[in-house]
Amino acid sequence: MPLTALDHVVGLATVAFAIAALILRRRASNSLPLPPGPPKRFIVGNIPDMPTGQAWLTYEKWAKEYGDIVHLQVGRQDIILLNTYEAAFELFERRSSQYSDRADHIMLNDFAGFSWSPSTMRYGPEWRRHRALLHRMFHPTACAAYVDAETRHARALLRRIVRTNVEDPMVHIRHTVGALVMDITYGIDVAEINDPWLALCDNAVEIFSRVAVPGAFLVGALPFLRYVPEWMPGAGWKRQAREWKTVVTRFADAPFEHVRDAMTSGQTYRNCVVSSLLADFPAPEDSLAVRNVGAIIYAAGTDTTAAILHIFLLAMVLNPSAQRSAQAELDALGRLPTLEDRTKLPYLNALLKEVLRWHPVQPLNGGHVSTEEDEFRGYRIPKGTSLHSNNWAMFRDERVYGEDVLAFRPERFLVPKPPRDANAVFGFGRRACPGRFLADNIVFLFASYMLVGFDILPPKDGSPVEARFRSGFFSPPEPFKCELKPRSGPAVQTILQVGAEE
Ligand code: HEM
Repeated sequence: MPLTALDHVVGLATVAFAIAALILRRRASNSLPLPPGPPKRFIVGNIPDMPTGQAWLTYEKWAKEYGDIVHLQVGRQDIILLNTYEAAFELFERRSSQYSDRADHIMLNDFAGFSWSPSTMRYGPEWRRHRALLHRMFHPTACAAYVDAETRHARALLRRIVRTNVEDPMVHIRHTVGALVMDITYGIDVAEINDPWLALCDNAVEIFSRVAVPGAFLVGALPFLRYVPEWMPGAGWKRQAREWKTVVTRFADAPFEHVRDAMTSGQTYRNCVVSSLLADFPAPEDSLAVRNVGAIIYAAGTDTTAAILHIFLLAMVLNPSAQRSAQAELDALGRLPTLEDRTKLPYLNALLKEVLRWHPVQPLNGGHVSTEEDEFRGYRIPKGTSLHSNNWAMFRDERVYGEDVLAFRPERFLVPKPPRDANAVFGFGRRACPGRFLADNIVFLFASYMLVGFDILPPKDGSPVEARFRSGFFSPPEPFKCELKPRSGPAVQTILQVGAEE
């Protein structure tokens, strides 16, 4: 139907109104106060208040003291913590065009060699190009392509556990997630022990976790230090960064070149994320983005996914009745589950939601930086503020989850009107984790296979298992011992068959 003159007038009036509202919001915001927060000291602001260990407890305390939105000032940097889902959703999702930038990570990008990483790239066309490639390979339907590999590796995990009977199965879980990611991304099979690919990749990921910790390097707060010559006393960080950069660059280049060279020289290669993207985007100017996407899958996807499985394992040791309920549901299937079975497994689904909520693997999400001055709930948000969703406080909100927020209780998600799930752990808006559907499938398959195959028990030596978590950029459990005891009956037969067939 053609547009009438009235439609045009209404359309123009709506646009004019929206622009006027935006201008007014900005004008008004200049005179507004900053959000509340702990008192600031001269020049240093809140630097002395910033927590080191178990930082999430301090952030939660501030949330209780100052409310949904807390302002901190670290040197000259404005930081805002968003303590409720509603606040994070409003800014990161509804106003995502203003809240999708990242901070200038001087140490990470300019010195340690991570400038290729889409996760730390500034908001703009280059980031968008990478993001489109990630979306193409990891949207929910595209993830179906990886299910065979996931199933194969989940079986391999059971075999490894049965064979070695270790006290800390995380060593196998971490290895298997790494092997799966190398398989999906590069079509590379890794060795059972001492694999050089995994050694290189894990080395780079370790460097990332050391450098990404906010405040770990002074040059982040005092950018002029970047000009200090390497030979000067106190500039050891620069020499160290040069070594790190060599490792990080090799990590991004070597597996990518392995696939590209096999393709161009006519050798056989396995279909994988990198080969598909190179085939679909053969132009030389695209291959750098393909290389970067390959590297970020390992860097962003391996430790995170393994950490969720680590939290799952801990929750199972500490909550035997939840474990038994999930096992009973799986046993009723009479075989190892597939992703299609998920609709038949409501308890297991609730249990995995509770794993994400009980201890968020990133208690405080990495920052979204605002690109314009803004107003929110009567407060001013300066341009360049680094905003973080406070997952820990969100997932412990008694108004949402009830009084027993500290308990691990999957049943909270099984009532007719369940509370919101904890998917906020994958972030919000345009920067939300593009690998979340892949991670979700891996966690479901690995966790359900372990539940079918084993009783997950406290360690045989009777030493206590406590819920203690590491501080830092990520927060996996502190290492703990447990026993994975093969279950009797058909489940054990399944494991033995798995062992026999591969
Ligand atoms: C359970 C495992 C995972 C968790 C908890 C997780 C969590 C996150 C979070 C919190 C962010 C930042 C979101 C934000 O800024 O709002 C993120 C970003 C990202 N994740 Fe994941 N992630 C996981 C697995 C993966 C996997 C398997 C991949 C690989 C396909 C991946 C790739 C990325 C990338 C590339 C980004 C950067 C996005 C951007 O800045 O545009 N992640 N992830």
